[in-house]
Amino acid sequence: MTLPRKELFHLPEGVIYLDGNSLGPLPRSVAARVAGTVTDEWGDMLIRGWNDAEWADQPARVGNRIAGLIGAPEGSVTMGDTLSIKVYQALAAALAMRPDRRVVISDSGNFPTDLYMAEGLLRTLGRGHELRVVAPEEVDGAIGEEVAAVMLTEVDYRTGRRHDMSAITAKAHDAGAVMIWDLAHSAGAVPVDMTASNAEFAVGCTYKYLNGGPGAPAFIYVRPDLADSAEPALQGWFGHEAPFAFDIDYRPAPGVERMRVGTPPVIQMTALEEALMVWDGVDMDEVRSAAIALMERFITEVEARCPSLELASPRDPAKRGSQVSFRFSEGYAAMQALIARGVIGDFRAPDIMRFGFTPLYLGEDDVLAAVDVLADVLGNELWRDPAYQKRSRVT
Ligand SMILES: Cc1ncc(COP(=O)(O)O)c(C=O)c1O
Ligand SMILES: Nc1c(O)cccc1C(=O)C[C@H](N)C(=O)O
Repeated sequence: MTLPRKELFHLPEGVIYLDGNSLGPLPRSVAARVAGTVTDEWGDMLIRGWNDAEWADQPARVGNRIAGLIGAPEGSVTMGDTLSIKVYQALAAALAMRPDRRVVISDSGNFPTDLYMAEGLLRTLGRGHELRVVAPEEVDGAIGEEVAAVMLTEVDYRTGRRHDMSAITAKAHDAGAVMIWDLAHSAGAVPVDMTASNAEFAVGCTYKYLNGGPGAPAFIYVRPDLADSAEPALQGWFGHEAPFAFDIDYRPAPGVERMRVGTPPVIQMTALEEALMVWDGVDMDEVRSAAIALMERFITEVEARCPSLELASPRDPAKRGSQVSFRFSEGYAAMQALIARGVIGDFRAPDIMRFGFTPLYLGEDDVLAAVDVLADVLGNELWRDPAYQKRSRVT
């Protein structure tokens, strides 16, 4: 039994943290490791840190750790930039693989930035591409012979609904399309097997279930048989075969490293590298079954004690990621009332109260204590306090 690992995390006294699906908490060892990088490496090594502290190899090294968590082989994942950029790169490379096709399929459950990036890319290409955004349940029927790429987020950020990765990838491939998965809400949350899925590309962020901290670098996976031919649209020097040859001609690096763009964020990457230590020896299947047990308990208790909430997530845990969402018309104020009492979840417009379940640091006691507070907030209509109506800039 490897779970839970609560002692590895800094969790403020009196807080029950149910928002690790948006920003993971701080693993305790990160602060000292980052401080060491700042003073011993940046401070003392100065420019020599690129070689002596191996900063230049960090994206590949950290990529290998992520690969282990998403069922991908060594050397198939690299790190850097934000997820929005990685979405752009994956889609651009996918479209270059299908030059005669013009349609991209995505769904309305996708996170908006993925759709925005796709729209911008298609406009820039100026070759008449069309982004077709269908309802999540209509994706299967929308994949036809005209489709160049299918680009989906496996787990819906609002409802937690989970696509069938293997089935949709197989459908895309039957139609001759390239498959791109956004694993933002999957990596570290559910078992993922990139190799078995056979998808060409995957991307994801590391500040949610992987606890890399706000602004942590994103990852990109390219299927190994394609990594030497995928065409990077953002031809940055760190994706060059020989960045320090300073050639004026661009030659992509071999393998997935060509998907790097510019200078890696060393301090943030170090925070992530250290944060990934909490996964040492952890079995994702064990994490998954513990998360399901917590979610099932939460749903049962909430439905029994909070009749004004309506389950927005799939009831079948197999069709859900690691979060549970409930609809409530006053969900924003109710969430503020919860947060004021130390139970931190979040709210997504128009009426979704989201709760993330991460068994590395959450147990059944936390779930039951959180439901006590939720029942109090709803049963006694504590959310009516005007202080809870004021909207923050970031929710
Ligand atoms: C599916 C998905 N894609 C992209 C993003 C954000 O991308 P970025 O890291 O570029 O802000 C998020 C969450 O922030 C997300 O949930
Ligand atoms: N990336 C975020 C940010 O910079 C600020 C606030 C929230 C986020 C998030 O990650 C939101 C998240 N993707 C979501 O599922 O809503």
